[in-house]
Amino acid sequence: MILSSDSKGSENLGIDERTHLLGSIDDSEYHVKIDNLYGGYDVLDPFLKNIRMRVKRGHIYSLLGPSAAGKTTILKIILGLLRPISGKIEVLGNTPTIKQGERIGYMPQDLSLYQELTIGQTLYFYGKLMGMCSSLINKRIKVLSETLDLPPKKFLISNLSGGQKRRTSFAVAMLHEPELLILDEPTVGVDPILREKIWKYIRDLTKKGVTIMITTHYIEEAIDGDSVCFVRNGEILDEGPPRDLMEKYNFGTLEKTFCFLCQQRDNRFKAVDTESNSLIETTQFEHNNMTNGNQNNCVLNIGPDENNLEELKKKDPHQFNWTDSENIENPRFVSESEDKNEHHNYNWKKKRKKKTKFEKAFLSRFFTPTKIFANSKMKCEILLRFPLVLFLLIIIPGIIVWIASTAFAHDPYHISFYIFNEDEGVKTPNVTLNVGDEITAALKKFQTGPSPIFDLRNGETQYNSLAELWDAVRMGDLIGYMHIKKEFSYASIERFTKCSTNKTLIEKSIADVYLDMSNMEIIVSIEKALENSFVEICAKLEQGISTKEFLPIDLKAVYGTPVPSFKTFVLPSLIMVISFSFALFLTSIGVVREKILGVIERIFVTGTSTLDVVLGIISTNLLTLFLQLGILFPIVIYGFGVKCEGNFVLLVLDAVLIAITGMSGGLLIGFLVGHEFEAMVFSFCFFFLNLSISGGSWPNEAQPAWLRTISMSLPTTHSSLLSRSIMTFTFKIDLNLGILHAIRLDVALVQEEKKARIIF
Ligand SMILES: Nc1ncnc2c1ncn2[C@@H]1O[C@H](COP(=O)(O)OP(=O)(O)OP(=O)(O)O)[C@@H](O)[C@H]1O
Repeated sequence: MILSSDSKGSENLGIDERTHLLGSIDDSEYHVKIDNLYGGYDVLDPFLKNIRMRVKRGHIYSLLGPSAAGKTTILKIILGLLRPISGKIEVLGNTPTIKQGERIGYMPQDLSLYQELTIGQTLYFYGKLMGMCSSLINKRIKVLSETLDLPPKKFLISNLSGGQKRRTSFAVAMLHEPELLILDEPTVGVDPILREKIWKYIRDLTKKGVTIMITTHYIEEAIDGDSVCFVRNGEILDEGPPRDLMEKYNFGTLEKTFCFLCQQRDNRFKAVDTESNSLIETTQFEHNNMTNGNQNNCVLNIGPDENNLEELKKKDPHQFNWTDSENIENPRFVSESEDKNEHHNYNWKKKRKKKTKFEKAFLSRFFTPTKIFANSKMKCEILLRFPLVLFLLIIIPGIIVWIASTAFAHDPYHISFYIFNEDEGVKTPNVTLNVGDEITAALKKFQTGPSPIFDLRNGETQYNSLAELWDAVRMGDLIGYMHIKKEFSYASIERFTKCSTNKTLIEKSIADVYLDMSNMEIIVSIEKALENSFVEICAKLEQGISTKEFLPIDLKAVYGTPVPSFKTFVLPSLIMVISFSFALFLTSIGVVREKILGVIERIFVTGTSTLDVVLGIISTNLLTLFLQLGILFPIVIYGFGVKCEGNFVLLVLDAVLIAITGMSGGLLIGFLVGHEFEAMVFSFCFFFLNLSISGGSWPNEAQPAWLRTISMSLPTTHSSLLSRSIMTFTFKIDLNLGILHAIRLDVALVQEEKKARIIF
């Protein structure tokens, strides 16, 4: 049964009887008062024109009108979701803002429910947003489940029937026993039995002093309301008790009354078109009732023509300055309703939870911890609904980094290379030497990775001429080959021991290397290997040739290791790009989804601030991030030996900050786009942009100036540089002493050595 026990029979009560039950309701006591209101989505062309409305406390006020009449727009202004362009409005004694959300219940036209939550989780979430304590929420869930005949609370919203979903949405609006209940077409698409149940329930609520504003397409159901307001094309045609209106225009049904008012309105427009475009504020019209022959003189209050809005503003500027901050803070209507609520048998002031010290404090004006926690908990519950997705979400960054670490772990090896050695060597009583063979042997075993860099094909395939080798490189069988000439040993010894400058001799001491230069990274590795092998041979030969003479450069590491690895360059950056991109992707998709479901507006109506929602998103995403980092860092540091030489806490902080930046980007994308697909495309674009130009895969120094400017404006570029510095710097910074410590060291070094500087 829908009706609660004390509500039986209340649906049969008339307005006066209900008013009596409520106690002393003064006629001047209105929960909603609107005068001369202009509003809509276009500031220059307001859709709502000259709206005047009086909604009495404890009454049912029905807004009637065809589709796109402006009913929802009026409700949004009352809820504080939309600012009026001009005019006066007072809701529950105050200028409407979403901060009044705890006193207002709102059931949007769309269901606006998270499909992945259960009924219980949904009601608990909204209860927390409305400042209720857990025990009270549970009590109310029990009462509402019985009253509204809801399925068990563990049922998922997505598994409910259309009617059950609508009743759940209704329960959310009713959960905190609001003073003003705003229902936007609660009966649309609902079967007649459920429609009757909803009306019975709301009639019962008015007995407790709850004011109901309801919009509907079904004109005849509004006959049960206390007041009805006909809306069309953003204007109010007339308002009043339904039976009074029918009597006033002498029609037997509300439908006929509404049609008549619409006809009169259209006729007035025609008259304006043909006669003049002058301002018409009040139109007197005569209605000759054809059915009974009565003649009634009716006054239809019609607002100013929208074209004359500017003219009106000039005439009466005070009427249009509602957007001034002064007026927003001090509404023109003096609130009486607060005190008068005391007379009700439904005392909302006592029901309101007392504010904690924190809530009274300055910061609480911006955010409320319980609301942040509720938002975060709700998001975690949704994530837990998809365990596989959650699992993948946590381990995928780890897998990407693991694959990347494996791929970048070593320099290239097993490069197909051939040594065409024609060196005849030198044979003297003192020395027997073939430098060509020495080079071949050195290159064969030279390695910086798990295997020798060169896969020397000399043993497998025999190439008999330089022409054959040239063709082999062109056909892709070899990456390259080296030609060591006949007198290489002799020429080399002559050149280096006797410092000969003979041109022919120098030419003979040079080994020509032919390479497929299309693969730049491999070429760099080959060059490095050849260079190192030659240095090694020279040191070994003990022919009086020192390493320095052969290669007069000696590289020493200030930061990093003497043999640099690509993984130390790419992995820190990859971690930051992943942290940024995942946060961006998850946040943007989440926000767009909430927008599409319509839950964002519903959340705001509960008085939840934007900061509460944003901090809820950030805290949930940070939780996911920490789980991701918990897998990712051990893989990089322990699995692949990329040591963090600097302060690890700073490294984590860097990842957290870049993730928060990603979330901010995600919020921006989420608010700008209207579809999940768009959010996905934007997120992917950002991911690839960051991956390619943030200096992670190739140094920023290689970019042209214009691209470097773009790159330097990307947050991931700075984060990548910082993470690489932290991981390779031997300089350790104590987080507690922080920058002070760094400055002190810097000053000390500059003073003592006059040249060393540590720039952090
Ligand atoms: N977000 C929006 N941005 C711009 N215009 C809008 C927006 N929402 C509604 N409108 C326009 O405002 C006008 C009034 O719409 P509103 O939703 O108030 O009508 P309604 O009477 O509630 O209709 P329905 O009964 O079909 O829900 C329509 O012309 C609509 O196109």
